[in-house]
Amino acid sequence: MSLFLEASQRHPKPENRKFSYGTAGFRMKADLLDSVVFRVGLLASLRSQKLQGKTIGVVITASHNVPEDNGVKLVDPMGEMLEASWEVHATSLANAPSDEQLLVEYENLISTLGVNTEITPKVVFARDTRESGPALVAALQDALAATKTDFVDHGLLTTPQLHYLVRCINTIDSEQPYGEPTEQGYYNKLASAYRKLMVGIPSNGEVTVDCANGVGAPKLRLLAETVGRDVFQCSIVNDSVDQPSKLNHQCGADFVKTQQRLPPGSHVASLARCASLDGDADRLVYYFNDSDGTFRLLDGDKIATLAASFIGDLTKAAGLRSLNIGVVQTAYANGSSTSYITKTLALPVVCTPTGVKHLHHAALKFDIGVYFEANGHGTVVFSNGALQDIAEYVPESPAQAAALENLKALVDLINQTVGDALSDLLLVEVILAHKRWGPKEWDGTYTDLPNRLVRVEVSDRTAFMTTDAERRLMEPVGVQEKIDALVGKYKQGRSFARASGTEDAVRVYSEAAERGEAEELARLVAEIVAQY
Ligand SMILES: CC(=O)N[C@H]1[C@@H](OP(=O)(O)O)O[C@H](CO)[C@@H](O)[C@@H]1O
Repeated sequence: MSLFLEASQRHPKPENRKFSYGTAGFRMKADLLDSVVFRVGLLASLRSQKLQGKTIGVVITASHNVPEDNGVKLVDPMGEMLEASWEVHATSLANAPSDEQLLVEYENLISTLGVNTEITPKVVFARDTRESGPALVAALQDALAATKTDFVDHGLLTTPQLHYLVRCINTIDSEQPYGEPTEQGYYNKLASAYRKLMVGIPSNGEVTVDCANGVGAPKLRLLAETVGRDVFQCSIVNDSVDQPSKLNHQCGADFVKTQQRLPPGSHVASLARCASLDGDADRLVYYFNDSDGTFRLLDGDKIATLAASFIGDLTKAAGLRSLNIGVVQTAYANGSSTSYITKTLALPVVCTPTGVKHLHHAALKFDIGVYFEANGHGTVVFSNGALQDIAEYVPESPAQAAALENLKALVDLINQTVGDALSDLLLVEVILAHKRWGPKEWDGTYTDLPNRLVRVEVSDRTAFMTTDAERRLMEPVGVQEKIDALVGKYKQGRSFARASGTEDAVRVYSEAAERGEAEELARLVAEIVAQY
C-alpha cells in the first residue's frame, strides 16, 4: 500500500482548517477540497467494488451561490445521489486526520463493508468550467490510480449530465437502457424527445436564459444546436465561463430567487420569458416583468405544479387513469402551491426534509413523482411499473394514441436521475407551448403568499433539532412554543426555523397573508432563534 501512502501524502488534510460539508456531497474552497476529493476518490472506488464493479460517478462542480466554493459529489449506479448509509462513510473518511490514519481507516472500511478487493472498481468523472477543476481532477485521479480503478475522464459537463452518463453506462446491457453514454447522446435524447413533443405545436418564441456564468452556458448552446432553432429559440446571457469571479455573481437561479429581481444588466421586454440556471446547472427558475414593470418569479413550486398538471392531463388523455401521480415538496414550498396541488389539481403532496436526495426517494414511491425544491432543483420520476404501463398500453382511440406518444416522449425528455436545469428548461418550454401560455398565464394559476427567508448566525447550529420534515423544533426546548404563539397572531401565518445542512446558520422562513406581516413574522422568529 505504499502507492496509497505516497499518493495520500500529496493530498493531506490541512491542519487546523475547518471543514464544512453537507451529507451528500462536500463543499469548500479549492485548497481544502483537494484532500477531500482525494478521499472521495477512495470512496468511489470502494463503492464500485461494494456494488460488484458497477460504475460510480464523481462530479467536481460549482455550487449555487458563492463563486469560491467548489463541490464534489458521488453518483450511484442508477445516476442517483448516494444513499444515506454511504454518506456516513463519506463523512468519516473526509475527517481522517493523517495519511497513516487514512490508510488504516480505508483498510477498516474494506473489511467492515465486506468489499471484495478482487473486483476492479470503475469510476467516471467530470468537472465544471472553473480554474480549480484541473487541480481537483488531478487529486481524484491520484486516488483512482492508487486504488487501481478503471476510470474515464469526461471533461467538462454539468452535474446532471454526469448523472445521466452514469445511468446509461450501468444500464447499457439491461432491458431498459437509459440512453447512449456520451455527451452527444444526452443532447440527442433530449432533442429528439423535444422535437416529437413539438410536432404540430406553434413555437412560443424566444426564451432568455441566464447561465450564471457557469458550465450550463456552453452546454445549453450545444443542446440548443442539437434541438434546432426552428423549434427552440433561446438567447443565452451570462455565459462568461472564462472569468471565474463572475460565477453566480449577480446572476443565476439563487440570485434571482433570493433577491426577487432580474440579474442587473438584463434588458427584457415586459411579459417576455426569462430563466436562470445555477452554477452547475441543476436548478432552474423562470421569471418575467409584468406589463406594469413588476418582477414576477416562477420558482420551483410553479414548475412542479405546471409539470404535475400537464402530466396528470396527459396520462388521463392517454387512458392511463390508474397511474398515481404525487408531488413532493419541502417546508420551503409556498403554502399557496401546496393548496393549489391538493385542491385544484387534486393530487397528493408529501413534505420531506430539505435536500433533493430526500425528495427524490419520496418521489419514487409514486407511479409518477414530481419533486422540486422551491429554489428550482427537481425533476419527475417514473416508476418501473409506470414505464411498463406506458410501454404496453394499447390506445383505444386516435386521441389516446397521440397522448400516449407524447407521454413516451416526455419520459425521454426528463432527466430522471436528478434535477437537471437543461432538461427542465425544455420541459417547461414544451408545456407552455402545448398550453399556449405565456409566463403571465402560468403565473396566474395561483398567487404566492408573501414570504421571507432569513439567515440567523448562531454559535452552535447543532443545538437546533427538528421533527415533522423540519417544520417543528424539538430543541432547544421551549422555542417551538414561542414560535407557535407568534404564528397564531398572523392571518395565514406559517413559520419555521431549522439548522442549515450546508452553512453554519439557522434559516427562518415565514409566510403570511400580507407582505408586511410575513416580514415582521420572520424578524420576530429570527429574534427568538438568536436568543439561543
Ligand atoms: C432553503 C434552501 O434553499 N436550502 C438549500 C440549501 O440547504 P440548507 O440545508 O438550507 O443550507 O442548499 C441545499 C444544497 O444545494 C439545497 O438543497 C437546499 O434547498
